[in-house]
Amino acid sequence: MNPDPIILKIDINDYTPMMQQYISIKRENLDSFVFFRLGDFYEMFFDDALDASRILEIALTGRDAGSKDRVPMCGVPYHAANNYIERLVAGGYKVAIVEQVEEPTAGKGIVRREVVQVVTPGTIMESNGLSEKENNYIGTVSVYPDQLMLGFCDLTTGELGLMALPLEDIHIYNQIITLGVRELIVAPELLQNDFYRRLREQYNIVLSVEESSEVSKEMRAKMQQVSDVRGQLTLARLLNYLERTQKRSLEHIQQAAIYETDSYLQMDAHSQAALELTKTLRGNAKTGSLLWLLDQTKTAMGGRMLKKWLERPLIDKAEIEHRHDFVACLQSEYFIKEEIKESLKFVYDLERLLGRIVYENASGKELAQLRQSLRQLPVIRELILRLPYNRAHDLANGIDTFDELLATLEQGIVDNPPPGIKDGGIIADGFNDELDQLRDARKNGKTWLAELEAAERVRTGIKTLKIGYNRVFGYYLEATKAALANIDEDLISHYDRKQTLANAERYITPELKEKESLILGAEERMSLLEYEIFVAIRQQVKGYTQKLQQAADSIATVDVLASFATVSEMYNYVRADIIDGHELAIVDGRHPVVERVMEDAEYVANDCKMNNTTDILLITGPNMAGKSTYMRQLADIVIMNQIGCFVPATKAELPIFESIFTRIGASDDLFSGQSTFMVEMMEVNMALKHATKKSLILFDEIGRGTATYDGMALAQSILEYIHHHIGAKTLFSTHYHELTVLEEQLPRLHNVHVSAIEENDQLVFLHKVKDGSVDRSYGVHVAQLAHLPNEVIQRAQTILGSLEAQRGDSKQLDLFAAPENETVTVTAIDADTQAVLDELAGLDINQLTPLDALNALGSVLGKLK
Ligand SMILES: Nc1ncnc2c1ncn2[C@@H]1O[C@H](COP(=O)(O)OP(=O)(O)OP(=O)(O)O)[C@@H](O)[C@H]1O
Repeated sequence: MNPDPIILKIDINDYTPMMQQYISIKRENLDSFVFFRLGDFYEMFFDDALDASRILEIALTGRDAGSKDRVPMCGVPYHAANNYIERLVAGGYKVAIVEQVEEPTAGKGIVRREVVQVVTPGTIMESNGLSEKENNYIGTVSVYPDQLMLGFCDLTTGELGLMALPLEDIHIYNQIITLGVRELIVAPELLQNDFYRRLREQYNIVLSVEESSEVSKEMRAKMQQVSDVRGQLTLARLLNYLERTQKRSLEHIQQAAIYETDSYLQMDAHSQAALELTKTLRGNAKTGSLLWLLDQTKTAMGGRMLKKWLERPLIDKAEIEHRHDFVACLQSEYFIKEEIKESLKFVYDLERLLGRIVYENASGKELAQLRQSLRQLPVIRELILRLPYNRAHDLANGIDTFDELLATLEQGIVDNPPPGIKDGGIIADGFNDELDQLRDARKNGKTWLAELEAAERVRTGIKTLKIGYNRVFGYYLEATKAALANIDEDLISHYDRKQTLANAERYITPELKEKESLILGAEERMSLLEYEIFVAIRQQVKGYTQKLQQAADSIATVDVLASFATVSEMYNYVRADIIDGHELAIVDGRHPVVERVMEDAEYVANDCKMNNTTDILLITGPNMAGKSTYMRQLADIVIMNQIGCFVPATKAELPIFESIFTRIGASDDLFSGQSTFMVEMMEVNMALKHATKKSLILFDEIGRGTATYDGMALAQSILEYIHHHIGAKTLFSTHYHELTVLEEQLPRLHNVHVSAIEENDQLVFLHKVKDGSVDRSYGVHVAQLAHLPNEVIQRAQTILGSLEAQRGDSKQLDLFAAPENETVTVTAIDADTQAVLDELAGLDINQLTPLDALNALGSVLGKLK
């Protein structure tokens, strides 16, 4: 919004009292569009009018407001405001809604108006922009000398969370980006801080200021599990902002959950992006991601939970195995699983429904959806109890049956309630005696009117005589002038003429008016009463908030696990054996997404075996052979296993990994303003600093972004460092074939290669991972496949030929003859020299006379010449 707004420069005394009221409110809400309610419109003035008319493409007009010039103005109709609010909020703006908060009284001056709610990107409750399978988080960060704290909340579902993180910026960026926080609450003094500026500029995160961390008693109660004062202060700022902007009941906000980041498999945002866990790298879409593949969930809650599980895989063996057990049970009981899935289809988004009901934003439609969902709960509960699962009771107990609430909703709400809440028609017949009586009265009144109309037609002989209604006269009798001209006036002498139209006359009679007041009185009382009953039912639902949230959580869990069982069945996944220690053995592993999206070719399954004598696999192979796919495949298998799913292989034994570090493909620019190579090195640094024996490291062609010698030197020293100091399971792909000699020096490093063969001068990719290494990358062949001009290809082939001739047979450059003081030296030795050395080593000098020794020396020296 305009950093130098007109609203601050004008003299408030120049304006009418109403505009003065607007100006004062706007000055208090400079960061929001102020929607100022006047009659049936929300009006905007000054800067807001100029900006909003442009953004929303609505007409800019002006209004006399006491000053010399007209004030710029634009407005949106009250009944269509939601659409405009959503559009502004989707664009990252905030909207402060100002309503009249008292009834106008004669002679008291202008009515009081106040902000009744501020709608912001992180607090919007209902919008087309809210994805049903994603959370909408608002967060806040506190910085302490030894750690950072992140508090976050999804107002639509009531989730509240707290995380303590190490002090480095990167951790908090990772979390904020992984969670997808849309709005961050910042203490005023930090607003200009670089950290926040980058979040705003690079990730479109909206920043909002909150000065106070005082919270109400109601909100304090949400922090019972948070013993740490810093955590309390962090959440307090967030909750205070929510209360201050929403100004209504936030009872549905749940007890704060504390997330210990080291209780989950740790992955930074870059790794999650590179592995395409929840969205693809290109296109940023869900389709094509692992989430997309695994998502066979039937409910929105399940969809959101699956996404969270993928972002936070487990590291506790028992917990993972419980999930596996459940998936196995569902697989063995196919029909129960299918019945569960069928029932889940009828369960609406309980978390968000409840949020809207508690927030008083819900209509009869939401209550009907709640009813529909509650009908399914006992069914799902029973189905779970029929499963041979050792924790079936615990899971089923999470799903209460809500008999009383369901009875109220069954009896109280009509089948298809209308969208509005004040126009009646929501409450079913037979639920409330008074309402039934009023409905009868109205019905009788209407029957009476119909009878009167029929009787008067007969009595007067005017066949077209009819009873009508308008807001000014109420009910009236209407006859055309032509018809009236033909009858005896006495017949209508007791009619009282109310209105003359061009062709007709309208009349009222005392008895018509009497019935009218009965009918209208009943209607007015009825809509009031219906609203009261609606509010009472809503209140009753609120009483079940916690239990419903718990049920939602259990339903979501069942939904995700049923989804795992389904995909595991569809795509032939197997349950991995989780083993203690660090060995892994995957037989016929596949990349879950690549194998699904391949159109005409068959995916080639590959083993991956890394026992205690293998920490590092150094992967060589031609371009396009499938090196990156093989690396990603392992990460996907590890993650799928640790979220509780089965894995794409025919057999798998896996340890539990506590963290995954990847450097694959182009990086998301978390470290802004740095070159690609610099970012690569920073990411390598993160891995080398934080990885442990229980980590998985995937390094794809590290070092390629700089001069060949620098790149190779770095690659070797990084491999040595991982080998000597970390011991993490590591896949390292490279086109520096010189590195493969490291296998001789580093006992826990093994060479593998992805094979390809040359047939008739054509390269055929076999995609099969085999032991040993290759010494060619076939880059020129791949360039040919990409249809580079023939001239370029031929010239490249010539140059390649001459370079290879210069290099000779050796895979290795002198570079690798590292100086003596290095921990590892890999010396360049060609085949002839090696043969000589072997011959020398084969001599037994204890058995040789001095002459024999001299002869032998002479012979090997001869070979060297
Ligand atoms: N196991 C496999 N079975 C079948 N096709 C595969 C397999 N692995 C990879 N592919 C196919 O080969 C393509 C290239 O794979 P990938 O990107 O992993 O190659 P790469 O060796 O890393 O190449 P580069 O060295 O050029 O980066 C993939 O897009 C996929 O279509």
